[in-house]
Amino acid sequence: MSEHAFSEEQRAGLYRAIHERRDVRSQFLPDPIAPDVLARLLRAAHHAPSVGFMQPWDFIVIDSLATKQAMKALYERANADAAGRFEGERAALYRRLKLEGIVDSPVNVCITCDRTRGGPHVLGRNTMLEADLFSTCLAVQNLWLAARAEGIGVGWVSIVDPVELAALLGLPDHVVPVAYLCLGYVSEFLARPELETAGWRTRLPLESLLHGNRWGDPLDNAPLLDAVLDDANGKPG
Ligand SMILES: Cc1cc2c(cc1C)N(C[C@H](O)[C@H](O)[C@H](O)COP(=O)(O)O)c1[nH]c(=O)[nH]c(=O)c1N2
Repeated sequence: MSEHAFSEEQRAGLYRAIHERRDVRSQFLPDPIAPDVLARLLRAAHHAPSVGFMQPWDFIVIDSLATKQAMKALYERANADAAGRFEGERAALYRRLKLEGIVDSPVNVCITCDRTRGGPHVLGRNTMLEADLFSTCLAVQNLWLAARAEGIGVGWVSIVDPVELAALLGLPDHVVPVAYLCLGYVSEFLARPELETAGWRTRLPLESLLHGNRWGDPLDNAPLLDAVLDDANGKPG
């Protein structure tokens, strides 16, 4: 064990946040989130890594019922369209899923990406132009994990037309809405993803996602991976 490792208890806390984080839509309580708690979540998000230290994110904090209702209307339109893309049993199951908690949650936060921040040449973004969007997603994940540790649920709503969302929030052209998040205390954190419980999709076995050296290489060509698999055996996910 490295001298730089966290204590066993601290590591357990970190892994607990990772494994017990949930996308929350159905369990929100109306209890408000105190400003100092929300500030901790936003600070966690702001400490995400970013390409060229670009920090391309902004955080739009929404607690106006009128704005939430307008977002919910955008969601409903996009969701009706999405539902029409499935057929038969799958379409019926899709329509039973609850896929947002926009109005039920006390606070919504839209995390955006300013694609011009830091000027036209961002260190590390010459070849992978989406690296600023990836960075913004890491801010989302930091917030999501910190929220779990605080006992706060987060639900990501991507079922919305981004152009309509940008107009609703008054975003300038160079600012992209990456994540529309619903935040609030919850009645419970479910043990498994709601989509899994509903029979939509199950977690893939980690073994099925591991490759040795090149895509499709047999794993016995990769002793390190063999050992990883031995360790993963019998553990969930
Ligand atoms: C980019 C992105 C976008 C969305 C999501 C996630 C991510 C990463 N998820 C949540 C998603 O369904 C959920 O993460 C998975 O089902 C796994 O469940 P847990 O997050 O582990 O509870 C999500 N959920 C939902 O109900 N409505 C939505 O619009 C979206 N959109």
